[in-house]
Amino acid sequence: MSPGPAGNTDTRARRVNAAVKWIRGELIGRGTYGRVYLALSMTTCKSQLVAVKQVDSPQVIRDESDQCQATFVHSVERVSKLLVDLNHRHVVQYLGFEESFVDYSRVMNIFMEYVSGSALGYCLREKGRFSEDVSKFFMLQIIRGLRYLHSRRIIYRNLKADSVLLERDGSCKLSDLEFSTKEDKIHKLPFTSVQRILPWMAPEVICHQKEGYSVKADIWSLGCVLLEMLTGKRPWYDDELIMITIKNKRPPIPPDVTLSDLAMHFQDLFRSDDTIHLISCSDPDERASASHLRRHPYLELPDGWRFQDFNG
Ligand SMILES: Nc1ncnc2c1ncn2[C@@H]1O[C@H](COP(=O)(O)OP(=O)(O)OP(=O)(O)O)[C@@H](O)[C@H]1O
Repeated sequence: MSPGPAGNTDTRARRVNAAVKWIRGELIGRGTYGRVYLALSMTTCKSQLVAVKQVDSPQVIRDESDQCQATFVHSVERVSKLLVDLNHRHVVQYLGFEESFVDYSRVMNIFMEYVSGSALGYCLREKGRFSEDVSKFFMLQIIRGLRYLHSRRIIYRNLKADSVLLERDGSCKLSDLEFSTKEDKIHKLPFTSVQRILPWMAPEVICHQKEGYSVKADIWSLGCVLLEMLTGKRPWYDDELIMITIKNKRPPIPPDVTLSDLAMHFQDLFRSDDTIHLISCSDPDERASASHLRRHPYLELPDGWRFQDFNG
């Protein structure tokens, strides 16, 4: 690995699976598949704070959880080259991948740019729903990150408020990209990950995995994230996960939340006449693209607006 500063444009300098000198620091987060640590990475000329996701890589498959873990590691290996080549200010910079042994167990280390704030999902749980302007501010950045991935024909497949990391100044980065795939190489997601992201998944991903799906699947999840920000609740807030799999329609708005006309228009949540198809249209071909949504008047912020806090 050759970390280099975030935003370094020489992507060829970052090598996958190269030997890395680094010191592990405090645990900063836990996900379904691994633990995330702050770390100091040292190259010959400088040291740099990075985040390292450590994922156990089982050598023997004893049960379903080992199976899922092994599938995840396999999927990371498959996309590692794709991820280190990404370079965008709204996408977490992947710096390298390396295997090591911790207490005789094989571990996959995923080196990333360190993002100093919290996950958007965490902020929602802590502060409650965001104001419309704050939601638009985050939405715009998420769309820019998505537009970059989609321009490279990469489907993110993991967009939810918990996967968006915030810097302290409010700038957002898409993270947890290990399930991404090229549009033409769709692989089935491991079962545990499907369960975890089911409420954000587009109907065509839930129902038609074999027939394939496109970057438009992320647009559906984008609509779900906007809904999360505006309502403070996960999509399908009232439903058991199993119920979601049989619904081929858009998630409901909680009765105690009123959205502005433009927000409803943007989400196309209440339309039944099928004249506008923006985010949550169940036909992916008719769903808007990230570039199209970027120009929607709903996302315009008042002149001089600046991010100060989550309700401002
Ligand atoms: N690059 C990073 N910089 C700073 N903190 C990070 C970084 N990546 C992850 N974290 C922290 O670690 C936590 C766990 O991240 P991880 O990507 O493993 O899982 P997740 O997205 O929260 O959950 P899941 O894997 O279940 O989808 C995040 O919520 C965040 O707090």
